[in-house]
Amino acid sequence: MAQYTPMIQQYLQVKAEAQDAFLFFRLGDFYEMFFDDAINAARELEITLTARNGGTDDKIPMCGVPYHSAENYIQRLIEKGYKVAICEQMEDPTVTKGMVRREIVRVVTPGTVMEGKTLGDKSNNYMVCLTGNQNTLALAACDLSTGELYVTSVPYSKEWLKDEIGIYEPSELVGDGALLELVESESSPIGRPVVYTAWTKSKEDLVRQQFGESVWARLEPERQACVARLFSYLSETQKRSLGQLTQITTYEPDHYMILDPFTRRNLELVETVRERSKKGSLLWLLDRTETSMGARMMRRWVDKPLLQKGKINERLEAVDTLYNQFILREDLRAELKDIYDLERLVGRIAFGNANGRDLNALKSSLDKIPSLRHHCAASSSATLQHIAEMMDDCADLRDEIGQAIVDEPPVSVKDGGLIREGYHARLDELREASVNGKQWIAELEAREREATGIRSLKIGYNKVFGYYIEITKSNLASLPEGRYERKQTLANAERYITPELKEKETLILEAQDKMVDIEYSLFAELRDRLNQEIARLQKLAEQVAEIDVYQSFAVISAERNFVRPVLTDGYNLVVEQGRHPVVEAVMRDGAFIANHTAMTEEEARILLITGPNMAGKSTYMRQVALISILAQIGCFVPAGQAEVPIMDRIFTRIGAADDLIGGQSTFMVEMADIQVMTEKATPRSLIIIDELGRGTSTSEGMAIAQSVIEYVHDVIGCKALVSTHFHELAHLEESLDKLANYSMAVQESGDKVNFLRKLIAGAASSSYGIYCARLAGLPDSIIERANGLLHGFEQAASQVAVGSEFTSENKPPTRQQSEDQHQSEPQAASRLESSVTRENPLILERNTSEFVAVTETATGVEHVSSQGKTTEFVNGSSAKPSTGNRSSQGQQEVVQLSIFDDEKPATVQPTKTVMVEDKPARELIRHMRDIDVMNMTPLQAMQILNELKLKAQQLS
Ligand SMILES: Nc1ncnc2c1ncn2[C@@H]1O[C@H](COP(=O)(O)OP(=O)(O)OP(=O)(O)O)[C@@H](O)[C@H]1O
Repeated sequence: MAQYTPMIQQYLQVKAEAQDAFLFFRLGDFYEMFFDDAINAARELEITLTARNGGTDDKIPMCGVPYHSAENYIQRLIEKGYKVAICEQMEDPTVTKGMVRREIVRVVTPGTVMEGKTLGDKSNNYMVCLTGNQNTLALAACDLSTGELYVTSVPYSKEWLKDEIGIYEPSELVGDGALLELVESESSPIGRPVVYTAWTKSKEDLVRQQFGESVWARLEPERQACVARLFSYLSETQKRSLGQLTQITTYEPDHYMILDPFTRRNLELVETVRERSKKGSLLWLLDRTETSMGARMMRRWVDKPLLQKGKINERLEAVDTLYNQFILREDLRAELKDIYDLERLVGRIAFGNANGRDLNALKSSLDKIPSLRHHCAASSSATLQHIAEMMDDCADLRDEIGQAIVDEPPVSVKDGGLIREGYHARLDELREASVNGKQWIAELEAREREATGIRSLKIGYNKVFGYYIEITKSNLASLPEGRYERKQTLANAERYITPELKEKETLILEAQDKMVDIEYSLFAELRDRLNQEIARLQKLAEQVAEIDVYQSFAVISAERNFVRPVLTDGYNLVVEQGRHPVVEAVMRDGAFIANHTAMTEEEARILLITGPNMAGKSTYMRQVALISILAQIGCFVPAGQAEVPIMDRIFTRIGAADDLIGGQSTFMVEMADIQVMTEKATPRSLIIIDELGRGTSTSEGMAIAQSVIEYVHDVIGCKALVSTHFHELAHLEESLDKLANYSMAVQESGDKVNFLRKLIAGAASSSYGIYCARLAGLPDSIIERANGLLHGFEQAASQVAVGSEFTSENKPPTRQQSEDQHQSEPQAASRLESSVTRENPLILERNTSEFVAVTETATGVEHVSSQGKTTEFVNGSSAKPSTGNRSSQGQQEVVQLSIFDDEKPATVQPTKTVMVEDKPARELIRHMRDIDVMNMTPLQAMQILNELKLKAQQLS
C-alpha cells in the first residue's frame, strides 16, 4: 500500500470496511469510485470511466458522479440489487492540514432505502433477517421507511420459510448463511433482485435499549436472537439511531391462514401470474384506499387472512356499516383523501431528512383527524367507535408545527425562510434588523438619485462584493468627484461603495447568517421534539390505515354487489351465486355466469369437475378459494349468499407454465406440492387441484390422480375441488361417498361448442380438446388428422375393453371395486339417491349432437338451447312427469323429457331436454316416447338416457 498516494491509501482503508458495496468516496464536489468499483459502476451507470495516477506505475481506473445528483445514481444501483457505501469528508478541507478525515456515514442497501422511487408509494420495502437451527427458525421483517418491525418463530420447516418469505417479498435478506442459501436456491429468478448478506454479529444491547427491558424479556430467546442480529446489521449500515422502530410486533404464524407462494401466485392475490403486475390481481380490485398506509395495510391483510372468527366479524361489522351508509363512507373518504403517508413522514423525521414541507404535510394530515374521529365515533359501528375512542389526534404536535413553520417553506432546511414570524423573539429581532437595513438601502438609493440627479443609479448586491452603487458609464460625468469609493469596473458601468453602505451591509448579512442558523436550529429542535412522539404518530397512522381499509372494502363491496359472508364454526361451505371477483370485474356487466357451490359434510366435500378446456373450471375453482380468502380478511364476498367455514390453509396445484422457467419439471413440482399437501392439510383446509396428473403418461397420471383423490377423501378429509381431463375418473363418485361429479356445461350445435360456464352436476363425457385446438387456429390438416386418430383410439379402446379384467368401459377399478366388487352398484345408487335433491338437481346427460344443458332450480327447470336461450319451466314437485312434451319454436321442435320421482324416498329430478332440428333426431323423440318414466329409479333413468345418447349417435 505504501506505494500509493496518501489519498488512495485512505480510499483503500475505507473500502476494506465496505467490500460488498460500491464505495462513493467524497472528493470535493464529487463522489469518486476507484479500481473495480469504478469499472463496474461505469458499466452499470453508463458513465465515463477514466483513470488517475495513484502513485504506482499503472493508472487507477476511476469514475465519479457529482454529489448533488448522487441520489439518482445511488438509486439506480440499489434497484439493480447493489449496496452503496457513502463516504464523506468529516472535516472542513479549508481549515484542515493534510488529508481530510473520511468515513462511511451510511451504507444504502435495497432493504434500507429511505427515499426515492425504489420505495413504491403503496407498498412496503422489507428486509428480513433469518436465524435458526435444525429445531427452530426465527424471522424478523423490518421496513425502515415505515417503522414496521415484525418477528416470529416456528419449529424448523423449510416450507414455512418459503411461505413467509413469499409474503414479505423482501428486497434484502440477512442472517444465517445456510438459511439464506436455502432461500436463494428456492427463489424464483424472476422479479426484482434480492440482496443476501450472511451476518453473524448481534447487538443485543441495542435492542434492549431501544425497546426497553420488559419488551426484551417477553420475547422468546430465538426471537431475541433474530432481532439482535437484525439490529446489528442495521446499526452497522445505517450508523444512526433507528428512532422509527418503536415497537416489535410479534405474531404466531398459525393465527393466520397459510397460503404458500404458489397458491398466492395462482390465485393472483397481489399480482398477476403472467405480467406480475398489481393490475388484474385481487388486491388491485379491492384497493380503493385513499392513503398509502391504508394501501399497505390492505396488502398485509390480503397476505394474512385471519383465523379467529371474532376478529373477522369485527372487521365485517365495520364494513357492513360503511356498506350500508353511503354518506358516512363518502365523508370518511373525503377526510382520508387529504391525509399524507404518515408512516413515511414519521420515518423521515426519525431518519433526520424530513424538511419543512414534510412537517406541513404532517400538520395538514393531522388537521383531518378530528373530523375523521368524529365520523367514526358517531357511526353505528362498534368497531369504528372503538377506533375513535382509542384515537389520539396528536393535536399538540399539529399545533406546534402550525406555530413554527410557514405555509410554504422551501425544500432546503438550511437556507432559512421556514420559521413563522412570532415564533421566536430573537429571530424576529434579527428579521426586523434585516428588513430595516434593506429599507435603509432603498432609501439611500432614492436619496442618492436625488442628490446626483442620476435617475438610473441603483444599489445592487452580489456575493463577492456585497452591496454596491452602480452608475452607467454614460452618467459618470454627472457624478461629483470623490462622492463614492470605486470598487469594480464593468464594461458599461462603474460600481462604488461608501463606508455607511458597508456598515449597513455588515449588519444585514450578520442578521441573515444568524437568522439562517436560528431557523435551522429551531427546525431541528421541532423535528427532534416530533421524533420523541413517533410512537404516537405511528399508532395514529395505523388507525387511519384501518379505517381506510374498511371504507375501501365497503366501496368495492357495494359497487360490485358483494354480500356479507356468514362464518360458521362447522365445515360446510355453501355459496349461492358465487362469482370470481376479478374475472367478473373485467368483463362487461352481466357477462359473468354465477355458480353455486355446496361442499358439505353431509353430502360431498370433494367436487370432481370435468369439462373441456376453456369451459371455466379454473375460474370456478379459484372463485371458491377467493371467496374464502375475502371472507377471512373481513371483506364482503361476490355471491348472492355465502356461508363459509374458517379455512386454515388453501393449497392450490394449478398446472402452470412458469415452473419451467424455474428449471423444474412441471410434474415433479406437482408431485412435490402434493407431497407437502398430504403432510400439512387438515380437515379445515381447502385443496384445489387443476388437471391433476397431467404431466405424465395418461395411465400413470390417471392412477396417481385417483389415488391422490382417495387419499384426500379418506385420510385428510378436507374440502377439495379437483378438475381433471380424465373423464374416466368420474366413476370415483360411486366409491367415494363424499365426492360428487360436476362438469362445466357446454352446448354443442353442429360442429360448434358453446361454453355455458355453468357448473352442473354429473361428469362431462368429452373434453373437446380437438375443438379447442381448432379454436386456437391449428391448421385444418392437423385437426382432421387428430379427429381421425381419436376415432381410432376410441375404437381400439372399446375393443380392448371386451373381455378385459376391468369394467366394460375399461376404466381402472375403484378402490372399493378392488376390495369388493359386489358392493359398488348398490352404494352408487344410494349415493345418487341421497345426493340429488330439488335444490341440488342432477343432470343426467348432456351429450348428443343436439344436446341442451339443463339445470333445475327450486322454481323450475332452466334449460339452454342450442340458440343460447334460457327458458324457465315452472315445475312444482307435484307436476306430472312429462315425456316427449313437444312444442314448436319456429322451425325447431323442442322436446323436453323430464323424469320425476316424487314418490321415492329421495326426491330425484333428473331432467333431459333435447333440441330437435333434423329428421334423424325426430326418430329419437319417437324412441323417447316409449320410455316409461313413472317406474324408474334414478340409476335406471341414467341408464336409459345413456341408451338414448347411443341411439342419438346412431341416428345422426
Ligand atoms: N363463470 C364465468 N362466466 C363467464 N365467463 C367465464 C366464466 N368462467 C370462465 N369464464 C371465461 O372463460 C375463460 C376460460 O376459463 P378457465 O380458464 O377457467 O377455463 P378452464 O376450464 O379452466 O380451461 P383450461 O382447462 O383450458 O384451463 C376465462 O378466461 C373467462 O374469461
